[in-house]
Amino acid sequence: MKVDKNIEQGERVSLPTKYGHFEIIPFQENENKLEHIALVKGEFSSEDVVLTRIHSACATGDLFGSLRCDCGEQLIKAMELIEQEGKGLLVYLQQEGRGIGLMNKIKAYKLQEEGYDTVDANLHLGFRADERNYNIASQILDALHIRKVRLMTNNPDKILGMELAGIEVKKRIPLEIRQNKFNVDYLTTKQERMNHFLHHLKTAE
Ligand SMILES: Nc1nc2c(ncn2[C@@H]2O[C@H](COP(=O)(O)OP(=O)(O)OP(=O)(O)O)[C@@H](O)[C@H]2O)c(=O)[nH]1
Ligand SMILES: [Zn+2]
Repeated sequence: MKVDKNIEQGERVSLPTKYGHFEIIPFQENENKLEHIALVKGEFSSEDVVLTRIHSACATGDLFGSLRCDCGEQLIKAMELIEQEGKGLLVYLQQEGRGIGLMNKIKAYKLQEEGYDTVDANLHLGFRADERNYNIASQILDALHIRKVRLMTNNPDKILGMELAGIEVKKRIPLEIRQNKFNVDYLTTKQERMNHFLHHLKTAE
């Protein structure tokens, strides 16, 4: 089904998971053929303020349980919260490495092993700290008749990005994950340089 000139919507089928019972709907961008995923629970009307997670792909964290970042645990937590509420949406966007792709993210990791932080590594590679925008996310929400959300995120720029893309973010729902020794520097940089709301983060004195 063509839902927008830029994006095509696939079939909707049931997807029982370890974290709850959802439906999955694939979307594909027409121009670059990138595939994104909507995990849906319940039916929405345009007046609903839908519990929503916009999740950027992270192969290392989401697939392999990497402890270098908080992505994998955030993904599971978001699914659990949607299941608890009985209604909600998770959009899984092909925005690996904050939009720079896996090759470049791993280059950025290499630079981090040489002492750069996550922001400077991106800059050193010739990218902005964050190359994402949320236009495709907004088109997917449009297709699902969602205009207002309670957004599960710690990232102020994601809220701004969603609003710029035409979605009303009525509320932020924190999605903080316990730190570990491998991700504490990464989380600290997100807090200090990208202004993420990470109130439970304890940095070494
Ligand atoms: N460029 C780059 N991307 C990274 C790095 N670590 C994780 N990522 C990517 O960052 C994206 C997740 O962004 P984050 O900044 O961790 O979190 P966020 O999505 O902005 O914010 P939340 O909504 O709170 O999760 C995923 O696409 C990861 O692949 C890194 O060191 N460098
Ligand atoms: Zn990650």
